[in-house]
Amino acid sequence: MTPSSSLSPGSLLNQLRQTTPLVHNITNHVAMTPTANTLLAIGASPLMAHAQQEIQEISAISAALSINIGTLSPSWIEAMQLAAMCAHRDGKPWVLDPVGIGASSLRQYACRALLEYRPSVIRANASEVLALAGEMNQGRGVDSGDDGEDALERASRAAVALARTQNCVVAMTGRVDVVTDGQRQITVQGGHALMGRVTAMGCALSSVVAAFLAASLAGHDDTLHATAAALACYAEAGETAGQSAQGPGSFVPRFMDALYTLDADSTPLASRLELTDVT
Ligand SMILES: Nc1ncnc2c1ncn2[C@@H]1O[C@H](COP(=O)(O)OP(=O)(O)OP(=O)(O)O)[C@@H](O)[C@H]1O
Ligand SMILES: Cc1ncsc1CCO
Ligand SMILES: [Mg+2]
Repeated sequence: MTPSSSLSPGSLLNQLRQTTPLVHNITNHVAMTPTANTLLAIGASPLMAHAQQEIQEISAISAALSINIGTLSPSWIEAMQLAAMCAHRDGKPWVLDPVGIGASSLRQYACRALLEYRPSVIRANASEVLALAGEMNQGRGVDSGDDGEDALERASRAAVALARTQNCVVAMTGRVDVVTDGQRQITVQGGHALMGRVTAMGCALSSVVAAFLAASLAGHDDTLHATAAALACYAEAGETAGQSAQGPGSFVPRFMDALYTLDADSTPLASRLELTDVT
């Protein structure tokens, strides 16, 4: 892909760092601190807030919203709906992370309610995409499962179908990431297997996607490319961290440093991306 365009991952990353978008997160108990740290490392500004009484005020000052259903409670579902309603009403980008949607009917109920407010992006692993697209995937928890070629092909088709039905971008992550708006598809190469051995990497990524969406609104708005840019940065930092990490423990600090030091101008992020039309 052409690295010089204003939609290239490098220029979107520069834009993010120049604008330090405030991202409102309603995320799970596991992911809160890693998500805030990841947003800070890449150059965005995190805010975690889930009390219904403050959602409208927080929404008014935020540039984007990230909602993650990882550790639900009924009062959180109400807060999530209110936040999604505000974002939808105010035309602000928001990302839905349907953690473990196949695992319980409460998660399915919450996602159905939230989809009414039209997320800009659904960021999920293959298992969650299959469940959301209506292809069964019960029995899996929050992890993604089979990542063989056949499974990837089937999940990619489900991602395209989901993007079309929900009229949004779907970012399906795993060994290979696939980003689609139902018409176009961008595959993202890179990352490292250790990313699957650290909890909340995907949760934090969903919020990084929200930050890129906010940054892209400051320039040329294209949800597909902004989402792919977020994933390219993650893939790059993951690969760098994985080169010297000995395991999940040493991977995390290396990953944070790699995000922080990622040079938007000299790193060939765009070469990780392949754009095709969906047939
Ligand atoms: N085997 C792998 N090889 C390369 N990158 C990977 C691999 N597994 C995961 N990743 C990367 O890790 C990041 C998180 O994706 P993943 O699909 O694991 O999210 P997730 O299952 O939602 O995680 P969680 O729910 O634990 O936060 C993505 O950037 C993805 O590309
Ligand atoms: C492990 C786990 N359980 C609920 S949310 C979460 C973080 C990864 O999605
Ligand atoms: Mg997840």
